[in-house]
Amino acid sequence: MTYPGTILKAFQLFAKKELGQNFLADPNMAKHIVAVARISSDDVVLEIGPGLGALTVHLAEKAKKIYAVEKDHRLIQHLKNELAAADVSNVEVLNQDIFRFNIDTVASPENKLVVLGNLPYNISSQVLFKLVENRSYVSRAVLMFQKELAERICAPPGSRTYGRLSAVMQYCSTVKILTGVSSSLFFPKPDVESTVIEVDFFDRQEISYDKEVFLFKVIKAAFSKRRKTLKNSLTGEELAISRENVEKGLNEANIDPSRRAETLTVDEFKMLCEALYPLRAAFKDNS
Ligand SMILES: C[S@@+](CC[C@H](N)C(=O)[O-])C[C@H]1O[C@@H](n2cnc3c(N)ncnc32)[C@H](O)[C@@H]1O
Repeated sequence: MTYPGTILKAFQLFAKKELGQNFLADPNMAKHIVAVARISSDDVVLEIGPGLGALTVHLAEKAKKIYAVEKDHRLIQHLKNELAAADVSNVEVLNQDIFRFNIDTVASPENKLVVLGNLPYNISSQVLFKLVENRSYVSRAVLMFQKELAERICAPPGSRTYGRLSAVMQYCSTVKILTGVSSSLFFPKPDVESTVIEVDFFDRQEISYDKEVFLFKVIKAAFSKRRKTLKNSLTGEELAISRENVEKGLNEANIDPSRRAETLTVDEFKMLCEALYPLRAAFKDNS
């Protein structure tokens, strides 16, 4: 692997901040991340943002096939050169924005992908929501995030950092922290520390698609005013449910209306969703 700073300098490229371009510059850490990701020779991997190939070359040694989706066209030829130099032939480089990429073109519910990526910090949550939506095509994901975000995703109910993303992710997957990555291992060096987590999606889809959309709205509304009690945070425009019905739903779900969102387990959110679903006046999808 060529040191990222060397490639950037030689071709008079600059790292784009808006694309979160902090390249991993330590081959040992790249190997370690691929090792803790437990990639096997049966795995087809979707790598989001391969950049200059720091992870890709090591992934290629383990995986059956890799689709490497990179938005920045300036990097594509350099990435291909790095892969050729490492004698890699099982990587398909796709110059695309991950948000315009249709996962179902490279996977099916019978042939699910493993997703891996050192993600730009500014699109981390959006990528997670895209994966949740597409989880019938994704068995698990190994993703590098800003340390604080990774901790939030894995936080248990009742903790200070438990929030919307924790509840949504823990509803549909098992999440766990795999390893920390020091900011000194990147070029350019970011201001924050990083953490790699694993998201292991459940096979089962417990509730219907419509109810799941509603569940995510309930979670969003509950956390949008996290200091308020549930009877207050759930009443309003977002869910189109009257205060009277919110209280009725909370009672039916056996949840004290004066509790706050951060104390609710995922199972309690599910029970609340079941109780509120028939009580919504006019359910519109305006998420
Ligand atoms: C933090 S860098 C990681 C690069 C490389 N994986 C590494 O570890 O060195 C993030 C990469 O994601 C790419 N990227 C940013 N936004 C993207 C998007 N919407 N779709 C695909 N790639 C994107 C950036 O150009 C950059 O190469």
